[in-house]
Amino acid sequence: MSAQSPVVVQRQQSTRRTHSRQSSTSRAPVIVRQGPDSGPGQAIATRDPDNTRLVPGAASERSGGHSRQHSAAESTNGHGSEHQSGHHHSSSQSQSRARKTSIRGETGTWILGKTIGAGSMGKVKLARKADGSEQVAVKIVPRQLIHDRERIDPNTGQPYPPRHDESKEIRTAREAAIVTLLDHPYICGMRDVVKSNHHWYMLCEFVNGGQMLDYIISHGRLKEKQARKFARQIASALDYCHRNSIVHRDLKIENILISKTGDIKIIDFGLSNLYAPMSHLKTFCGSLYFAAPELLQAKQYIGPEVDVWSFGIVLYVLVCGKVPFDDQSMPALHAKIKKGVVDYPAWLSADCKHILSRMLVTDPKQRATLAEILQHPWLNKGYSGPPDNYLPQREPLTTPLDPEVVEGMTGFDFGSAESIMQRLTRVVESEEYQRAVRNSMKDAPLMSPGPDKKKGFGFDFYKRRSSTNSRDTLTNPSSEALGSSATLDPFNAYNPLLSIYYLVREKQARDRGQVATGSMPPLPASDVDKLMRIPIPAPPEAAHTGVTSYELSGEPKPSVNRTRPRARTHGDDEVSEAIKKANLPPTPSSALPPTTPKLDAPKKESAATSLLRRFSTRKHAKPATSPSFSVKDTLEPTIPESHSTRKSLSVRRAPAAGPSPAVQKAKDFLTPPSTSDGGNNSSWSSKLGRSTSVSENEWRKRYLDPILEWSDAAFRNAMKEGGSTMSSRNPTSRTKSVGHARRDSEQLHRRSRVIETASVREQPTPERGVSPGGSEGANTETLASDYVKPVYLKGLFSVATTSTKPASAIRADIIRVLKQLGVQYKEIRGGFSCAHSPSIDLKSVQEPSAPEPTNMVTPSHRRRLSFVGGGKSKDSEAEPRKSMSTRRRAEQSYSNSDGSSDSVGENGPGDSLVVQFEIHIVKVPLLSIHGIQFKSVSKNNTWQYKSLASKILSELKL
Ligand SMILES: Nc1ncnc2c1ncn2[C@@H]1O[C@H](COP(=O)(O)OP(=O)(O)OP(=O)(O)O)[C@@H](O)[C@H]1O
Repeated sequence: MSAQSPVVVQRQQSTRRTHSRQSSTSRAPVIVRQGPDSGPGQAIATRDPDNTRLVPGAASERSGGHSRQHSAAESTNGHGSEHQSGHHHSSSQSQSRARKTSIRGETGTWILGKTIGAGSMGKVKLARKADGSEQVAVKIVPRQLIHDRERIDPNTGQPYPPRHDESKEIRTAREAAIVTLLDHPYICGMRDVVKSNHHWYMLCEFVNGGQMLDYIISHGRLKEKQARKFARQIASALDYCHRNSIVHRDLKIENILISKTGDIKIIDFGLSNLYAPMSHLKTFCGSLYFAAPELLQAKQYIGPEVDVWSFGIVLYVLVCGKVPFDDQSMPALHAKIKKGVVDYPAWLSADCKHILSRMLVTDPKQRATLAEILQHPWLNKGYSGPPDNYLPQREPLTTPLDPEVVEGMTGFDFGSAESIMQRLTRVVESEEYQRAVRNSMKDAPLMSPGPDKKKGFGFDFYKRRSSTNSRDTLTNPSSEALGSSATLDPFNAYNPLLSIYYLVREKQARDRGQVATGSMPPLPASDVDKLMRIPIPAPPEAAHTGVTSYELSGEPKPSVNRTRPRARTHGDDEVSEAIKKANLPPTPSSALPPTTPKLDAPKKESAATSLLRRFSTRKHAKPATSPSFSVKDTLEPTIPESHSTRKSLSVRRAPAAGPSPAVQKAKDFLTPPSTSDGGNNSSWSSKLGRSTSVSENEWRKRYLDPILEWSDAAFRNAMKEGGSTMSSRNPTSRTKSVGHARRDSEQLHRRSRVIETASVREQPTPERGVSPGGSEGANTETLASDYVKPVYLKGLFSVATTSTKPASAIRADIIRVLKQLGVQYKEIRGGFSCAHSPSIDLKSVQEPSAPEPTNMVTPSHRRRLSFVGGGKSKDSEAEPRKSMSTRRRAEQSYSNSDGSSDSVGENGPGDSLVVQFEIHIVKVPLLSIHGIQFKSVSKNNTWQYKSLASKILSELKL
């Protein structure tokens, strides 16, 4: 990455609290370097600087198994390090909370800067190389310790010491390993990976143009021409991934960033996996809004087809400014997705409707393949052909295979290099592969490789495999294109082993400077080897029986020999099925994870947090016996599934104390082990958050479990039974808005911090004070701060929405953020009434005509995102003329000081994108802390509401 001038970071998200979530089982290449955080009780200030010294080669030595990797993790001679500033901390918790100022990897020392984002895995910070030559985004993933005090070591009679959350480790490692191999202009590249005792640091290409989501929320839909540009880039990136046997599985608008050049960059491969065309994946993960219907029905899938559906949702959002399936009720949303009835606004061109209608097909067999999409007239309008997938030229593999490349594949847990070599050789020499090669060559035109193409066989295999591949016809359904041996392409997704072989080989060539790299500078050659060489643990069952058995998350088995994580999914099954074609043997038993990583000192907590924790004791995850999934895996080692609970924010209703079974059911439903997403109307309707990415266990909890069939009535009954005051029986209460936005990612961790408050009587709070930033609301400034409601009902609070700040300060913060985000607001008793509309065509609005509340404060500016080429140019396509729609009239009262509008046109009559909601500042009884609550007023636009509320909450940094 080239050096960049300082970038104005538009947002920072609150990351003061440790993120935590339970993720799931998977095996993936585990990362390169580890840094020696000071151990428990070590004072950072006195830490020997040698502790942070890099010791080249250590990572590459960790090839014997996962346990060795962890041993190395405890070593003080790791490869990476994190430097901490601040005061002496006597506990690891304090240390992990201490501000890290720099990290050191083999790519150099990186000075950490401001936080630029946060997700369920952790926060993302800006970092600059010490010599100022480069700037990167660093995804910092805390390494969560699991304290399982119920597991007693029979030898000592004591509970086992805490261990790192293996599944999260593996998911992080997988993301790093996969992304490190990828080289595509529209996929955010990985620069380096450093692992310390407490954190992973993934140094990524810094994408500084903002998030696509922000743009859509702020400005509304795009012109089709602009959307086409992005769609082509998404299609290109997906094509590249799919042809490399990689399925993203979490494609959503939030995971698309805009680069400074106005191109997209896809991020977050945390849920990606390898797939094989003849096999099925079973893990159900991703974000509900963007999830294919077959995922909701727990059907198996090959892989690419779920990305195509998500792509369709993304494209719909781009051209419509909203999601196609939205509802305040989760069951209703669930049903809408499965039904798949899409409303296509009148302003969409016929071609655009058609491409969307081919992607948003509920039957995956009938859904368009990516090949069809790539050739669709809409996608190619104004272009000479389908988008390039940037796949390097590849020739058929022949034996003998390159041992150096094979050595580099060991990190993917395909087994030892020897084993990989044997299996790959078997595949390459198989009649099936040879036939596929012959078929491919038969169809390929003889031509000379271009100057930038690697010389191969004299055939342009690249072209042969390009998006215009004649075999990938428009009529090929996914099942044919991907599930039939007759259509297997020896170069594209033929087998994950082959794909990884190609990718590693290409990566090594890039690192040697033999091939032009994409956007990222190469990792040191040694890194690639190391990255690829660290094996992932295999399930013991696979090692011994050839049968891979994974259970869903649930009760830990009281077995001292349990070395793999409590799998949340049966992901290994997936790829074990997926790569059966390669005839691979089971994973060796040597690749097993450790059971007893270093014990961290107890965490220190603030008084409030401590109280939160005390209040929360009954909110632990309910034990559950997890079903296990078994598949025969006699041929292949497995590539694990990653599973994670991924959600940003949610607002929760308050269950009551003393629950009957029904009430407890509701509570469990509202407080699942790692999510607060409800499955009923009530909870879902008040949920906040960006599109939530979840893994299988989450899917089951949220979308597949019978409990999700609970109706609103059942929920209400449960609440009534529990004596909650939160019901419509008390119209003065804010029962409908009671919910507390919280980061999804933090839910598991914070579940233990949930407050269940006793009913208290409502009383005004004698808060006083005018926030420094509240001048514009001076006439009403006392309203929010003077009337701070205590929580008068049994409530659930998370630290994500609570703060020790005085109400006046919270009020000032809210005003600041609302202005910053261009949200129109007025102060009401105890909070704010807000309205937000995409800034569509504001210039054309002459005079406000719609009546607005007199004290509505107009934001002084709209935040503008860097969006090169974004919409101001004249689109050659005919956009519908603007009419005075309902929404438009509503928008006329919105002003925009800079008058800018990068977006286009408006939506059709009656298709309002205005989001109305309230924010309330509440006082948490018994504690001297305040919280904020969101309440959706609009009945529609749930997705926009969640996204906006999520944004506000993150900006508030409570
Ligand atoms: N390379 C990058 N450049 C700039 N900002 C980034 C980059 N990567 C991530 N971000 C910011 O950080 C946020 C979180 O990143 P990311 O989605 O990778 O985290 P996550 O924990 O995997 O999120 P999720 O909750 O979706 O799992 C992004 O939404 C984005 O705003």
